[in-house]
Amino acid sequence: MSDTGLIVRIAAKGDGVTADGRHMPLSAPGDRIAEDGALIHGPEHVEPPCRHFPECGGCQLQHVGDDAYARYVSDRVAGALAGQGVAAGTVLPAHVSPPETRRRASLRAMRMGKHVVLGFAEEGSHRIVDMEMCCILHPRLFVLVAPLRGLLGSMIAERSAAHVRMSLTDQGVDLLLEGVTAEGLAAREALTEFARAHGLARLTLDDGYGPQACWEPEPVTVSFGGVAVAFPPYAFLQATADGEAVLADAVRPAVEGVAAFADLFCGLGTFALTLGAGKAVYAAEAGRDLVLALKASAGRSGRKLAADHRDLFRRPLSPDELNRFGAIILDPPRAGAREQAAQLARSKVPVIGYISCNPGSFARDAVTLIEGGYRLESVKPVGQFRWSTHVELAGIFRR
Ligand SMILES: C[S@@+](CC[C@H](N)C(=O)[O-])C[C@H]1O[C@@H](n2cnc3c(N)ncnc32)[C@H](O)[C@@H]1O
Repeated sequence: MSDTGLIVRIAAKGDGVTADGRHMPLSAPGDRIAEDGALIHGPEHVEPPCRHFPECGGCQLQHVGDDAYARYVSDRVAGALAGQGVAAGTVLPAHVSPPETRRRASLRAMRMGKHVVLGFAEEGSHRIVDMEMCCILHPRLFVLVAPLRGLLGSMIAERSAAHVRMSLTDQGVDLLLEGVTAEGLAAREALTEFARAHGLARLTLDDGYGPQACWEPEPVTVSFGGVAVAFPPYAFLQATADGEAVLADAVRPAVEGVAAFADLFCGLGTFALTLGAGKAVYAAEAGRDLVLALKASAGRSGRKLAADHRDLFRRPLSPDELNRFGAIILDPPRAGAREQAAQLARSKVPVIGYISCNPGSFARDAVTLIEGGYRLESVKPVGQFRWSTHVELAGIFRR
């Protein structure tokens, strides 16, 4: 057989691709497309660990072995940089989060007659795959799936969709139920009994008229660098604890020996607090509830931290503001930080630690920074969303 049908890599959206550019869904590097179109599995094609794969929308690449998946994570980063003509000094080995470590998830629920279907939504459709097992969710989240079906049976209208959003916090699981109606005393008692029986940290109900707390025996927090921050229901949290630690470690060299740094797009202060002990930190973020939570906890902890409610797309820090800091950390949303990168390119800041959830917008912003005189010293590819096509990274730029 010729090598023309050999799958040589995985494309960004998860299809295997041959050297001559043919795409094959659900194939792995080393597989072959036979002349009749059948797929012959190679040594890196593995048995998917979950019985719901590939119908469930949670994972796209469970049929790919661990080494091939780590290469995919690295290649996504290297490919995005090469596509923009960006050279990185060092591409560090990819980190991939282990199975069953995802500490934050948004599931869909729908009632079909007496049964509540609960799971991730199937890729590209509104069909929900009823989850009986899950290889990515933290067991403390997964253990709630079956009991939630029972609870929600009388609280969701027939065929109307609801969302179950779960986060693992310092106090346990924080549960936000959206599109769920609990009318009357019995329904309210069922909710609090559920929260008590399952040791929830908090249960919040949003029936379409805004979130109402139903259960929160003690204030719910997440901790960064030993500082507990009040956690708004389903606020942003890095997807896994190990992923968060790897991203922080990857940009740590940027703030070493620096007296003052800024953390832009800071969320609840993940990097500001993890990296900021003993330093003066300015943290900026557009989410008002996140900024207020960070401000209050930093004040109580005695950290030297100023938290600013600021839209960094419309009002990025100017070169004069940036030049007050020895380093800048930034972690923008998927769109990247086009406006802030343009200001950084005109600044004199010696070092930038850029964390990104989108290799494409990172590479675009890298071009701006390099044109402004920075060099990309290192990048660390991170697969926090194991078995998915969602790839993250952290890079260090110096001038
Ligand atoms: C990928 S999250 C990172 C949050 C934080 N660094 C962390 O690791 O937990 C991106 C953050 O950017 C914030 N954000 C989105 N658009 C923004 C804007 N225009 N200006 C400032 N912050 C924004 C979001 O609210 C979110 O907290």
